[in-house]
Amino acid sequence: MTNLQNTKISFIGAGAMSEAILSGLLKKEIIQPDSVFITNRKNDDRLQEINHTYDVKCSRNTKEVVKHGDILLLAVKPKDVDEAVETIKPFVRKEQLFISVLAGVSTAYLTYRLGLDLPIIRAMPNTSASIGLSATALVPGKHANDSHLKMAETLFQSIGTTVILEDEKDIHAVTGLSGSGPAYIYYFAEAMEEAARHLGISADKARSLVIQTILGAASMMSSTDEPPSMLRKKVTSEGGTTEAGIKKLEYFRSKDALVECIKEAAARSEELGKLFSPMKS
Ligand SMILES: NC(=O)C1=CN([C@@H]2O[C@H](COP(=O)(O)OP(=O)(O)OC[C@H]3O[C@@H](n4cnc5c(N)ncnc54)[C@H](OP(=O)(O)O)[C@@H]3O)[C@@H](O)[C@H]2O)C=CC1
Ligand SMILES: O=C(O)[C@@H]1CCC=N1
Repeated sequence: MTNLQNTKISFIGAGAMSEAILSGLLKKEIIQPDSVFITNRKNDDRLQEINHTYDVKCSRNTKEVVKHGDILLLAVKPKDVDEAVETIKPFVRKEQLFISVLAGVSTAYLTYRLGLDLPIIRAMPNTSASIGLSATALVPGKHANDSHLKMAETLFQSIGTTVILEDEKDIHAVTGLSGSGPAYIYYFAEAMEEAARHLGISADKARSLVIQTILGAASMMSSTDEPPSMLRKKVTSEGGTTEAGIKKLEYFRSKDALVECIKEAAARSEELGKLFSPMKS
């Protein structure tokens, strides 16, 4: 497998996603702090915080940052993509591998904006990258070959699992499912904690029980071939407590709500994609 030990990475954007990827890579010692450069738009405090926490190089000198990287990892909000690409464009070289984690923004759009046929990999990770547990989907752009894809795969496999998509359009679904996914689980955890509060359980006890319950259920799913419906059945005694609880979820059509939630997030990704179409520019 490709080794990233001598690979230099430049992060364009120093927000939640850059930090999740960066901290995951450093924790696993996949890269060394001095091989990382990171920049943002204007938040000096944030750059200082990143520098103090991870001991990586931080700079607002775009030329210096962009020239440094064998890999350029773009992690700005989709609305900021044009400005960010315009700023880095003069210093980007064809030999660099460009990885974008932006929701909605296609490789064709980035190629068009960069005005350069450089290899681009579009990735959709999630914030669990920070603890090595991201679920990341990857799709190569037109000018990326197998070795570029392997390099991106190595990077993201070091901070979780990866799937390769054949069709870039499928990344919208993945964004709704696993890119945004951690937020749904946190929402669910919030509800469990709120219920515990109503039922008089102390906050710290509730937190501990909720975490272990989610962790245990996820681990069960990964350690058996049984589908979630079967695992659920094993928890549900006839006439028992789970059945009573699930009946309430069904009364509120909770499964439909979750299905619609994921579809809506995927639709939003598609909608963002239309805003960033090479045809429209
Ligand atoms: N958060 C998540 O769970 C996930 C996010 N993503 C994608 O990752 C991308 C980043 O999201 P996230 O990290 O949450 O966003 P944040 O708002 O946390 O961070 C955005 C960063 O981009 C910087 N930035 C903005 N404009 C420029 C510019 N012109 N040049 C350089 N840096 C710039 C900001 O700097 P400053 O603060 O100085 O303005 C900030 O550091 C998004 O496109 C999102 O779709 C993908 C998967 C999961
Ligand atoms: O909410 C968002 O738009 C980003 C993309 C996936 C997760 N967060």
